[in-house]
Formats: sequence, structure tokens, C-alpha cells
Amino acid sequence: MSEAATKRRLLVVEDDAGLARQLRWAYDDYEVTVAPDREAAITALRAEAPDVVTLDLGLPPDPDGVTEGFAVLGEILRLKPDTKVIVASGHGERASALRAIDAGAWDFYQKPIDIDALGLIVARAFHVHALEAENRRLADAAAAVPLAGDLVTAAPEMLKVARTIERVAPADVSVLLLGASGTGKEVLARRLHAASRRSGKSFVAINCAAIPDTLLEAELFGHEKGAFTGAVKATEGKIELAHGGTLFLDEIGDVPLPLQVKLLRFLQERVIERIGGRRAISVDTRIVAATHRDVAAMVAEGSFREDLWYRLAEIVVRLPSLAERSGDAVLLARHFLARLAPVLNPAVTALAPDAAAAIEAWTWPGNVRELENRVKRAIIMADGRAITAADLELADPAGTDPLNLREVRDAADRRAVQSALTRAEGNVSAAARLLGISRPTLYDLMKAHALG
Ligand SMILES: Nc1ncnc2c1ncn2[C@@H]1O[C@H](COP(=O)(O)OP(=O)(O)OP(=O)(O)O)[C@@H](O)[C@H]1O
Repeated sequence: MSEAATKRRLLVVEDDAGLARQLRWAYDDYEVTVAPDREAAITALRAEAPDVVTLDLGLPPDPDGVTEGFAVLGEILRLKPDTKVIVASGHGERASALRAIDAGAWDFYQKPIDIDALGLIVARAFHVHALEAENRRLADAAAAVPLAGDLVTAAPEMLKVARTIERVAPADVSVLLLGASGTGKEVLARRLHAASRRSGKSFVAINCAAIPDTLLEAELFGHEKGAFTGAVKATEGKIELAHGGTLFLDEIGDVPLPLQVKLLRFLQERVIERIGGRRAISVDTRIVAATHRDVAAMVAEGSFREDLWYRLAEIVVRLPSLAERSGDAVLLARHFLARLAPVLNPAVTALAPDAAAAIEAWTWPGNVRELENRVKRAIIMADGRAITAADLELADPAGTDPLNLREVRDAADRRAVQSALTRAEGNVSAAARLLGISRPTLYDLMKAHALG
């Protein structure tokens, strides 16, 4: 990086050309931009995003008053609220200086300027800005890693789910987790167990879709010796193994009807009988079930028992898809990179910028599981220190170098509209509110991008 790029940027808004020149040369440590009026100031703010601004309140067309200066102050703070603005006021204008502080300015000084004194104020403003930025970064990082059970998220949509889980954990109610494949249903089930009073006992998971129907009953309920061919010894089922703890029934929507009846009986009576056994065995376990299926529709068509559904769904928690969790894809990619690279390929330590951009742009139909798999593969395939979009198999065949700003903006607009519509469940008025635009504008955008 060049020295200029690492220098801190100071914007001096000053209409007196002589004074502006003097200030420009006074501050070697900063990259100084001078703006003589409101338009130039806002253009420079947008282009350079300076952290500190010195602002002469008396600007044309009102060089003897303060109206223009206050207008610039207001606009700077609206566009970049973290900016430290130091206002300059003429002799005897202490009242306007104090009003400026009240309006959000960081500090003030009185003209005529004492370059050294102003230099100290500017240096302190940069220092405080840096501290505040670091604090925000740490707070974001802390919010992003509430790691019990390895749940990584900073998205409000998912943090809300995590809070619900924490709230229901101590109560012994059954919880049904609904979400697409790979959204982290098992991660949440483990988190629920860990936060419950059963955390000292076992968490037993069974994927009802992964086991053939004929074996599922024995897996769940266990069997006595000789109950069927091959039953050479008595075996406890998963339900029994979860005694005292939590039983996670993944893909509950795949349990066949006859077994649904047996499960319901267990949930009502809290006793089981092993296959081939006669003894009733009491089991105290908390049930957490999950499915990616539309169980309500299955109940309506008769392939899932309504009474079982109500037993399982005392609390229903819906998981947003990864695409609906703003910012989480890149956050999770970094998390998997940090966790997996030391094991798979320690030379890899970073995400290349094109990889981060491609991750943001991808729709993640396979959710977190797909992301984890792609990052795993990319770590293994990467040639250098950073994994690229190509390593993730997310490279745009036309190349990731955008044609122009319009193309980048169009793509960003499309993504924002799509995500707002998803979050608003297709409700156009709600989506428009989320985006801060009017309904007609949103309709225009939807038409332009062939959405909806
Ligand atoms: N928020 C998250 N933070 C960290 N890792 C996550 C998160 N969500 C999911 N994972 C990881 O992604 C993978 C898939 O998650 P999990 O098995 O919980 O999903 P699932 O919804 O149960 O999937 P399926 O329905 O396919 O069984 C796991 O390796 C899990 O550790």
C-alpha cells in the first residue's frame, strides 16, 4: 500500500483560499482535501469519506452568517454520522459554536486560527474516531460469535431465533424446528440441549430419513434378544439412550404412519416397550424434532398425524435460509476457513476479495451445509494464501471484473430487492418499507429485474 493510501484523510471546508492553503501545508500527517463550499464539501465527503472535517461555519452564499455552515454540518452527519466535525466560528460567535456542538459537531475553535492548537484538536479527533471504530469492530465481532453449540451469526433474523431457543430451553416443552436443509437445525437442537437443565445428560440424534423404514422402529425403540433374525443381543433404542437428556428427531416428516402411532403413544405415556419385549420402560426425555418438509400440508393430506404434530410442536421455531441472513454468508465462510484450514491446508489463511464478492452474490440453495462444503473444497484446492471465487466454484464464467459501475449497481439492486421480497414474504408494501422506497419505485425495480 502506498503511503498516501495509509494516511488519514482530513477535509478542510474553508472559503478563504489563503487560510485553506495555510491549513493544507500545516498538516503533514494527513491527506488534506480543501473544499470552498457546500457542494465541494459533500462531493469530497462522498469520494474520500474523511474521518475528520474542519468546517468554517461562514460559507458562501452566507459568508457572514452561519446558515450555510449549519447546512453542511447537518449533511455531513446525515451521510456519515461517525465523522468528527470541528467547527470554526468568528470571534464572539461562541453561541453558534455551542449550537453546532448541540447539532452533533465534535468540537470547535475560534478564529483567528492558531495552527498548533487546531492541530491538537484534529489529532485528538482522529484518535477518538479510531478508538470508536475499534470499539464498533469489537462489538460486531463479539455479537458475531456467541459460540455455544457453534452457532455463528450476526444477522438479526438468526439472532432472534437464537434468543427464542435460549428462552424456551429451560422449559421442558417439545420444540419443532422448521427450516430448509442445511440451515442449522441440528446446531440449534444442540444449543437448546446445552442451555437446558438436561445439559449434563446425553443429546441423542437420529435422522429418520437416513434409516430404512424397516429398521427405524428398532433404532428408536430398541429390541430384545431374538426379537427378529439377527437380534443376537438386547439393544437399547435411541429413545432409551436419551433418558434424562434430549432426543433430536431429525426429518420427522419422513417417519412412516405406523411408526408415528408408536411415537405418539410414547409421547403420551412416556413409556416404551422394546421390540420383542414385554416390559414397559419409563423414559424421561425432551423431544426436539426438525424437518424441511411442509408438515402442515402433510397433515392436511393425511400423511402426517395431526395429534402427533401437536405433541411435537408445542413451540415452533422457523429458521431463515442462509440467503435471508444478511451478511452471514461471508461471516460463516471466514469461520469455516479459520476452523478448517489449519487441518486441511495450513498455508491458506484468507478469502480473496473476489471470493467474498462471489459468496455475497450466491443464493445458497444448500444453505450453511453447502457453504461449509464449498469452503472445505476451496481450502484443499487453493494454490496460494487466499481462496478465490474459482476455488469455491463460484467464479462467474464471464470473469468477475465488472463492466462498469452501472452493472455492479444493477446486480446489487437486484439482490436487495430479492432479499427484501423474501423477508417480506412477497408483500410488496412491506418490502418497499424495508428498502425505504415507495411502492411504485419498488414495482419499477421489480419490472426492470423481472422479479415478482
Ligand atoms: N449458524 C451456524 N454456525 C456455524 N455452523 C453452522 C451454522 N449453521 C449450520 N452450521 C453447520 O452447517 C452444517 C449443517 O448444519 P445442520 O446439520 O445443523 O443443518 P440441518 O438444518 O440440520 O441440515 P439437514 O436438514 O440437512 O439435516 C453443520 O456442519 C453445522 O455445523
